Amino acid sequence: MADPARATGLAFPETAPKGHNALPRNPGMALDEAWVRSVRFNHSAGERRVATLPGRRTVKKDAQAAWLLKAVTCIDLTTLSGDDTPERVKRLCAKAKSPVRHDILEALGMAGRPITTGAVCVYHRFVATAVEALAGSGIPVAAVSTGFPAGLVPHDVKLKEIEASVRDGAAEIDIVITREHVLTGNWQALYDEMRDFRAACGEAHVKAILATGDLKTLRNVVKASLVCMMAGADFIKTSTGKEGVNATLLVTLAMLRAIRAYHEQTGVMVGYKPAGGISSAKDILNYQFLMREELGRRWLEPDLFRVGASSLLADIERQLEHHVTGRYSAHHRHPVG
Ligand SMILES: O=C[C@H](O)COP(=O)(O)O
Repeated sequence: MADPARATGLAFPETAPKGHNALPRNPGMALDEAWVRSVRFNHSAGERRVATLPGRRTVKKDAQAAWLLKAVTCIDLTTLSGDDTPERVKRLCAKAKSPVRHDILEALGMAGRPITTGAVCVYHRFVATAVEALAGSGIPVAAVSTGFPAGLVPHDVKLKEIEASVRDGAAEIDIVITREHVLTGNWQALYDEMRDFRAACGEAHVKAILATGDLKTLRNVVKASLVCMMAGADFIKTSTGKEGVNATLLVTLAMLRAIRAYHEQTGVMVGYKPAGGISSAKDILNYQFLMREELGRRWLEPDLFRVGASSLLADIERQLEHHVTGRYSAHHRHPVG
């Protein structure tokens, strides 16, 4: 089987992850309301752009296996359920450390490479459990915070929650914004809130969850993306996974255009995390292609691209198994968590 790296030009890690995102933080900038108010998003052109993507961009065989393996390294392996337990979180962490079976990696010429997921993502209650279970692996723990998923607890409680997760060892904090600020066009309030969240995170990298399914228009999505980046978000993330509509390719296009505009203006690279409902290998390939086309190859690395998903890994492993053995196995043979 061809070397996946050579087949695609994708880079794979030689050494274990470092336990934290080594990319320089986004320092943010002053709120530029004129810029925010001036943004537009052409909905129908955007729809046309993403509609043609699946047909235009397919990769086959070795190249597809390489792209899927790359996707594994970008997964924030997630459990965010009311019935989560320490045992479930420990199982998830074991899967994060060894996301693809050894025989599959061997057949792909990747045995011995430290292939892990990008992070494990849990509620605050399970941060310490995950940190302990992942000790020595270098895999960061991400905590969802600020009254996830609705974000309607008092502001000072949100800041305390972030601080508690950082104290327990979370290296990444996924905050939720107050949707009301976007729906009422109160950009100063959104900026101030995000600034406070970033400060409470200390050294932990902060991902801003916009809950795009709640924001009514794609123009609002672009505006909220810009304001969060101006306030220092290191990543912008689509969804909690709990809104009526979660990640889509169209909303991704809108957010990637905002990341591109912010990069052109400031030189700062902000990461992107689609989340919610991404469960098939075919889906994630489309997100990767859109990332590459809109932002370039550099944005395919786990320090700039994560996908928040609870069941995607099982399908990727199934597709990789099919690639190396020619057979599909049942989903239940690839349990996650
Ligand atoms: O941030 C991650 C999402 O909550 C995961 O959503 P999912 O369970 O639909 O994959």
